[in-house]
Amino acid sequence: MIVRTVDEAIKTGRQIKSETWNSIRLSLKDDNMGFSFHITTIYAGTETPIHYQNHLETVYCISGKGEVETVADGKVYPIVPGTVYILDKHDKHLLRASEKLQLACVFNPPLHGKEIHDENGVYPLEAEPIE
Ligand SMILES: CC(=O)NCC[C@H](N)C(=O)O
Repeated sequence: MIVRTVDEAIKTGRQIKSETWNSIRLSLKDDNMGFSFHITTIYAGTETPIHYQNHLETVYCISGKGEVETVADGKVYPIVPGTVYILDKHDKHLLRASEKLQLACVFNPPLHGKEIHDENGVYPLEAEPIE
């Protein structure tokens, strides 16, 4: 069994920071689970364009308030605690936080560790692991 805490993960370099979010990567590819599991904070007042062309992601809202828009059809879905959104079609989307959002995120295939979005909001299939 593998046991980790958020505090340990932050101290051991598992918190990856971007302009509009940070992600504490509690479980990664090298745990051999077939998915990765992260606690993500989206900063209040931000909009993040995302398009996971190489990954599927499920996102559960623990706290905060925001919305997600699917770019293809312009539909906007509110995000409040208890909401899950499931990107089963590699949907290009815009994630907005009106209040700081705390999210639990699962990726398939699992992230290696240091992925951040490229200019199109994509994560590559290969990336540096966290040592
Ligand atoms: C919800 C989302 O995809 N936010 C961006 C960060 C991502 N969750 C990650 O953990 O790398």
